Amino acid sequence: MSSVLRIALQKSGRLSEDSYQLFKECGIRFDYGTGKLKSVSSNFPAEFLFLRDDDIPGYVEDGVADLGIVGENVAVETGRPVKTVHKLGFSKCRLSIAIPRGTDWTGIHNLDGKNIATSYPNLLGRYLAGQGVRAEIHEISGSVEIAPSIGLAEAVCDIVSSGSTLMSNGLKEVETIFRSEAILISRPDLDADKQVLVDKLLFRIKSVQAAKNNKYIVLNAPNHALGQITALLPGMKSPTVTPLATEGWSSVHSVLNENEFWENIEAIRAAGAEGILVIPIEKMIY
Ligand SMILES: Nc1ncnc2c1ncn2[C@@H]1O[C@H](COP(=O)(O)OP(=O)(O)OP(=O)(O)O)[C@@H](O)[C@H]1O
Ligand SMILES: O=P(O)(O)OC[C@H]1O[C@H](OP(=O)(O)OP(=O)(O)O)[C@H](O)[C@@H]1O
Ligand SMILES: [Mg+2]
Repeated sequence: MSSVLRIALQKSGRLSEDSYQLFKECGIRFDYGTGKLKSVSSNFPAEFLFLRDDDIPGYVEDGVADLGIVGENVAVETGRPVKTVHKLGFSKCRLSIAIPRGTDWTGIHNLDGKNIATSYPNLLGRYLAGQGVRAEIHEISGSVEIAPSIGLAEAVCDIVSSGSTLMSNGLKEVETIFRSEAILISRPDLDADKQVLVDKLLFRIKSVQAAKNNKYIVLNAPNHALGQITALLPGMKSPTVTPLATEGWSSVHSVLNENEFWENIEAIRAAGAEGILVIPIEKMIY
């Protein structure tokens, strides 16, 4: 029987939409939603399982699923011996300690002898031990930010992104203990056939990510400035330069990394480039 990859995704939550979108951009089609808990792809040898995110590392470790997408925070908290295959760049957040806004804070030792509510007892426990802080960890599975206002704990340790949940619960962030993003995990003992499929999937994911991180750029350049402008636009191998119908001018096509974009674009304009077009790239294959 030919191999089929079993991939565990969060059914509904902060990871779900971006996970589904990633597979869509990789050209892998499957149905989801409307209470579906399992779905077979119509055009890739993969079967998808829709689960609670906390259960995904365990399913991957046990071999029920070959791959899964979870937050690094959950992968580390559960401590399951799964392999991180690739960082996915979405669901970025941090795990932070927060205390009521009016409370003084001079440092982590303010937590000595205090109660801290969290859904991440292992990550927090390790962090406090590393800092030599002795505090009581009170594990709760959700709505952690409510704990101080109902007298359950003096501090919390929970996921923060925009900070608005902390703000609306009268809390202030005082210490970040972990930074997280979505990751693709796999069982460590994949057989050779499945590894081929994982490599195929990974190739597609990297092409999608590279395309997102780069822009296609087209501009007109005076020939006397070509050397300076092309040096700022190395592209995937080198830029394409073709003459314009107007004497003394050329068209330059290249690819530019998103991170260098604004800095380079100013230098390119200063060198005399005109009519600059910046175009999104759908896929980028090295
Ligand atoms: N506000 C946020 N912004 C960005 N990423 C987040 C945010 N909150 C959580 N995450 C990331 O997304 C993951 C899933 O978060 P979510 O809140 O959906 O989990 P959950 O409520 O435990 O879901 P489930 O019902 O599947 O157990 C977290 O483990 C974290 O990595
Ligand atoms: O800093 P913010 O942008 O406010 O995000 C942080 C909040 O987001 C997550 O909860 P979510 O909204 O996913 O609800 P849940 O905990 O009930 O899953 C997390 O547990 C925090 O409570
Ligand atoms: Mg969960």
